[in-house]
Amino acid sequence: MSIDQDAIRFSDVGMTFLTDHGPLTALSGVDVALKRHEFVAVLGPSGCGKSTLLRLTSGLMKATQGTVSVFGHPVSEPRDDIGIVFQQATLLPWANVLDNVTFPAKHKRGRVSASDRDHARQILATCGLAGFESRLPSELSGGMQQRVGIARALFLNPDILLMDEPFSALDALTRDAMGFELLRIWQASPKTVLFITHSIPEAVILADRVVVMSGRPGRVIADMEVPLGRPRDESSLRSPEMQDYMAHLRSLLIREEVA
Ligand SMILES: Nc1ncnc2c1ncn2[C@@H]1O[C@H](COP(=O)(O)OP(=O)(O)OP(=O)(O)O)[C@@H](O)[C@H]1O
Repeated sequence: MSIDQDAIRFSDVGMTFLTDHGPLTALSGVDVALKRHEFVAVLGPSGCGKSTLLRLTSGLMKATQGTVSVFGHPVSEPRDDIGIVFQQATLLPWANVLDNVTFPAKHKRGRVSASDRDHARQILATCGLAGFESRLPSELSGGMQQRVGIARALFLNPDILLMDEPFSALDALTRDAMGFELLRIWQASPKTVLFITHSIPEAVILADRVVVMSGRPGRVIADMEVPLGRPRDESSLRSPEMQDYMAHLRSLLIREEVA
């Protein structure tokens, strides 16, 4: 795998669903590429096809037009080198934290080894969950459950992390803390991240680039580098340059929401 190779490439991607009310085109002519280890946030009005873009990348569904490639190969099925985090952690309610995190091993190999459990304990510690291995999901806060979901996505050490509004169900303080935690994990173990969000500050503080989509059918209307160095903290967004940058994103989104 060459360091210059795109990790994810959408080439003229379109997606039309056949619904009871006729065809519904969710995406049209999407062209965008993510370099290896790049963190890209996607913003866009509700229903513009952001989650669809993520599902196409995961191999859970196939584009009706164009190609989605991962490391140079068209995606045709789910891959072990892609981890996914959804808005809700979708944990197995009857399984404890450790068993939830090792679930990908069970699913893939039919068994969980002692080294799988050690590996899961290490990831849980990285995610701030050391000591909670034997708890059930119902015994955890929403933020902790979401961390378990992230730990599970990291368990197979994926090259690519797909995140669909992963922190949107959390309170504001937990959400900010989780964002910085994610940056710490990403810096310690670099991955290509495709991060969907409705929050401009969240997109800007986390990502290298922000992609803005139009209203349905979703197209890319802006693809902008975030003019901020790293590391970042809460004060990073206060400069006039960043205020202007975010105001520009806001105006693009408002235009699309009312269109
Ligand atoms: N399996 C499906 N069958 C039919 N229509 C679908 C399907 N999945 C998504 N859609 C439609 O495609 C459009 C895009 O949906 P998608 O969930 O990708 O949007 P989104 O940008 O993620 O929305 P939100 O920001 O509200 O989560 C919507 O109109 C949705 O109703």
